[in-house]
Amino acid sequence: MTSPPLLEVQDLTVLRDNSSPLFSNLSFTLSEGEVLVLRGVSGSGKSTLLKCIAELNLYDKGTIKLGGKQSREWDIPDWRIRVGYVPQRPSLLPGTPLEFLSTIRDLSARKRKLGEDAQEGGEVVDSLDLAQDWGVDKVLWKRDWGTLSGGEAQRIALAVAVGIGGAEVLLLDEPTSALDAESSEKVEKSLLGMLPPLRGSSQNTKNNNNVQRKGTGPKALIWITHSAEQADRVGTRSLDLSQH
Ligand SMILES: Nc1ncnc2c1ncn2[C@@H]1O[C@H](COP(=O)(O)OP(=O)(O)OP(=O)(O)O)[C@@H](O)[C@H]1O
Repeated sequence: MTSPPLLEVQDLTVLRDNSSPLFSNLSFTLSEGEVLVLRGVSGSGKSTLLKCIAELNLYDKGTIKLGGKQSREWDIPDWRIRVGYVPQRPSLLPGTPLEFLSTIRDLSARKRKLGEDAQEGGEVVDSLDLAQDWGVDKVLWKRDWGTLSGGEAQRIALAVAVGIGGAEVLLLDEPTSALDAESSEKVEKSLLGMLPPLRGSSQNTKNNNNVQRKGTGPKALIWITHSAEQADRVGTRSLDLSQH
């Protein structure tokens, strides 16, 4: 028997306030090692789709499964640990990144999942070290989110999402939109390097960006970007929501 896809979205439909569809009957699967790039004009529903997959947004029809099990059969905290959403504007969060990290570290759903991963030999990256590798000084973690620059807040939010561990799929909403080209490519390479090798790929340990994959982070990514160049660099596949 073949194993179910890592993530499966079936017939997903979201209606706008006026009942016309934002997107309808959207179906796709995501396998281990994949980076699905989401494209589409502003307002085509890219962020809404990510929030639906994270079960943060209601949808009108459809099902979402992780490892063959429907989202609604999971406890929501368990789902949200496995399917991590990194918002476009983390600076709207209250308090400091350090407080945010400590709240998330205490979640029982996270501890349960990390317990399972430890049995599978999982590895957790330190968020502060990771953000430092991306050029974010550790002192910034003690400042309120609202006082950080867009690029600082973005890198910290990403480092939290990766470092808390447990995410099988990370949903990235324009994760480098506030970064300069050099910082952006550094973050891209680091995120791609944490993925496992692409299943069924002839280049088993590299993706199309020639990044050595270590498999120490999430198993797959869905990545919104408005940049065609970034889509080329990071994507193994793309989906254009303007066409749905
Ligand atoms: N909470 C909400 N209530 C009502 N309408 C919403 C809500 N959130 C989003 N929308 C609307 O849904 C549509 C899709 O928004 P969404 O943010 O998903 O688009 P997007 O493709 O991510 O856009 P962008 O590229 O500009 O970030 C927009 O028309 C938006 O105004």
